[in-house]
Amino acid sequence: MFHLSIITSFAAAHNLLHYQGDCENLHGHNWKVEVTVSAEGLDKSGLGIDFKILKKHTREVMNYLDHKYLNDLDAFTDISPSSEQIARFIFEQIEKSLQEYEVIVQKVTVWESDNAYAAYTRS
Ligand SMILES: Nc1nc2c(c(=O)[nH]1)N=C([C@H](O)[C@H](O)COP(=O)(O)OP(=O)(O)OP(=O)(O)O)CN2
Ligand SMILES: [Zn+2]
Repeated sequence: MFHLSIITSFAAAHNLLHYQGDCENLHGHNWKVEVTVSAEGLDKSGLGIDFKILKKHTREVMNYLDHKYLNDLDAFTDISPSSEQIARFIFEQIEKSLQEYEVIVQKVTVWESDNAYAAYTRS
């Protein structure tokens, strides 16, 4: 089994819902995002999936999030836009967009700072 990862980032504002403390107020982060997929086999070029394809599909999700107030997005209607929820959203979007490829999305990790991150996997 091969595991392939790409790392990207987006900047956005949010506030946590049902949270008592600083983070209930509007503030922002530069979130770092790592997407990991697995591939059982390789194509004739020796690739599990071209990083360019993985980056392109991830970029589309980043464009949806970048420089937005996350609480206003349809993806987070009535959902507190925590790093956990963001990781799950990115995972599900990329999983949908990579359906035609022979890879499985394994994990999406979202860092809201250098020392705090949340990750989402299917199990
Ligand atoms: N499990 C989670 N916990 C928290 C999340 C989250 O997404 N998942 N998010 C927040 C807030 O967004 C907040 O912005 C966190 O920022 P942070 O810099 O970590 O908070 P502090 O400045 O208070 O960090 P300290 O290291 O404690 O000074 C909160 N929790
Ligand atoms: Zn925050």
